[in-house]
Amino acid sequence: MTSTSTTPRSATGSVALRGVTKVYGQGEQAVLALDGLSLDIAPGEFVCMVGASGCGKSTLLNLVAGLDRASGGAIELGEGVNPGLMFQEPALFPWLTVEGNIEVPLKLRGLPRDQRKERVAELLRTVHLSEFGRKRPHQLSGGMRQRVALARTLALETPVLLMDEPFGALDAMTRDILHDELERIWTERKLTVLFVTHNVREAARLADRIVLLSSRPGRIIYSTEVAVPRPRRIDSPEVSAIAAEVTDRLRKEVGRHGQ
Ligand SMILES: Nc1ncnc2c1ncn2[C@@H]1O[C@H](COP(=O)(O)OP(=O)(O)OP(=O)(O)O)[C@@H](O)[C@H]1O
Repeated sequence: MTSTSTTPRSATGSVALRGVTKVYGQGEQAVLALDGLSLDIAPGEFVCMVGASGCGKSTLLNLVAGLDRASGGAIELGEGVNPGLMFQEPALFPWLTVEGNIEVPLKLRGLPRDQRKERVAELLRTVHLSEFGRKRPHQLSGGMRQRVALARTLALETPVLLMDEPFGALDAMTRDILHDELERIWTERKLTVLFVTHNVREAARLADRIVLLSSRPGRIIYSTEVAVPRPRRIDSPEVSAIAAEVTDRLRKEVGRHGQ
């Protein structure tokens, strides 16, 4: 088995996966989670990844984020790029204010105090939370907490955003609003986004391209460009038609594995 490299050779903002394999455990206990997965994401592209439960979506994001090492293949990011990662749970520090939470990555990056204050104020404006900087996470709604998590990720100044079901725990209305916000921020900042979701409609609402992973071991079995003009509505006939097509493929894949 070859060892993996995260090679800084690609253009800033691009993500290239070359035959990425992940095996958990050893011997009879070994679980092949990803099997030679290849995917090229262009700078500024929004890719949504869908697949049955346990197909390896989170595993893949963890590998791209550098939180775990692949068992084989290569992951190529632009020089010096450390992707930002967002989860379903906002994972905020409960003892810090909203401002304090957003400031953490700026402190870690060694920004002086006055610059940090300016950046925090700008990020609060970006996620429309300027009035809430002094609040603590428990004083906010679920949607607001995810906005804080997004601002904290943006504070990393990274061109690549990895999102693991970030809106999965929110009600439909809040999710809808956050789709608009994320789309605006993605456009303004020219980000590259790899977004994992179980929600096929959400994928069709947001993505330039949807990729479908097979049931374990994860491999890309289907990919479709979403040529619906933006801004989109999640309940529009065009978005619904794409969602229906992807759901159909997903059903066949899940059915094939008797899940
Ligand atoms: N640390 C681990 N040790 C052993 N097996 C693991 C480990 N982490 C994940 N797996 C297995 O690898 C496979 C892929 O898991 P992963 O969490 O990446 O899937 P997923 O597609 O994100 O699932 P879900 O959609 O349910 O969140 C699963 O079969 C899981 O049980």
